[in-house]
Amino acid sequence: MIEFEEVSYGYGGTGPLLSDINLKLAPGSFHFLTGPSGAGKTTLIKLCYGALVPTQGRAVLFDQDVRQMSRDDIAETRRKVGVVHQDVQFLDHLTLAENVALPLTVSGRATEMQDLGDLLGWVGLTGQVEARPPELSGGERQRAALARAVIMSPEVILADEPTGNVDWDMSQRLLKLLIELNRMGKTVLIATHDMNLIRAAKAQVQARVLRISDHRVQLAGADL
Ligand SMILES: Nc1ncnc2c1ncn2[C@@H]1O[C@H](COP(=O)(O)OP(=O)(O)OP(=O)(O)O)[C@@H](O)[C@H]1O
Repeated sequence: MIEFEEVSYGYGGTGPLLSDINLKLAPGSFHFLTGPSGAGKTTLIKLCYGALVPTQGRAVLFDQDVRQMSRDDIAETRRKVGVVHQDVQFLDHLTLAENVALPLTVSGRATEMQDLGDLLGWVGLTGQVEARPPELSGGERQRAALARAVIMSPEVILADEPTGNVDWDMSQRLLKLLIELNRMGKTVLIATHDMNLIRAAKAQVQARVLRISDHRVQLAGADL
């Protein structure tokens, strides 16, 4: 589904940030991505949905080499991948429900109010449907971001520090939602620094841990 063969990436001017990465996110798998700040977790996530193209090697997204994809192919890939960005951005003049429905609106698809209501109920935001983003707490924003990432029914969910600004209880709640998505068959990758979150997840789901270290990705051992 997402496969890297000897992928390297560098932001011009400097040496490669990521080097000779081999990885495979198989359908229905659950991965954590960890590593020090600045190691390249966000960069790797961007390579996973075609926002960046490897400087060397092959990134194969849904059976297509990203380098051979047209603009339409990339757009199609992005519909299959829901991304929860580290820096969650909403449009402040829209309500929470309108923000969550935005991917549907911009792709010209009708918003089924029942489905939107169900989705907001699933993330526990039914009471905030009419709220504007500045009125939301950090945990509410993160849950809204997750709802927006899954509204197009993606096959893969890439979550970049989805529990970065929330307390332990809320991070457990977000983790539970991501595990539920995985149980529905979605492929999930979570970038996080939080080893406690990884430990908590490993008791609930068969997760593998990828660690970026010295520009490379290693499959971390069982001692995490
Ligand atoms: N657009 C860019 N242009 C140039 N350098 C960049 C760009 N984006 C990121 N970088 C650099 O690449 C390195 C890796 O950044 P990245 O955001 O991928 O790391 P990260 O592991 O996600 O970090 P964090 O855990 O702090 O979020 C950093 O040194 C960053 O400054």
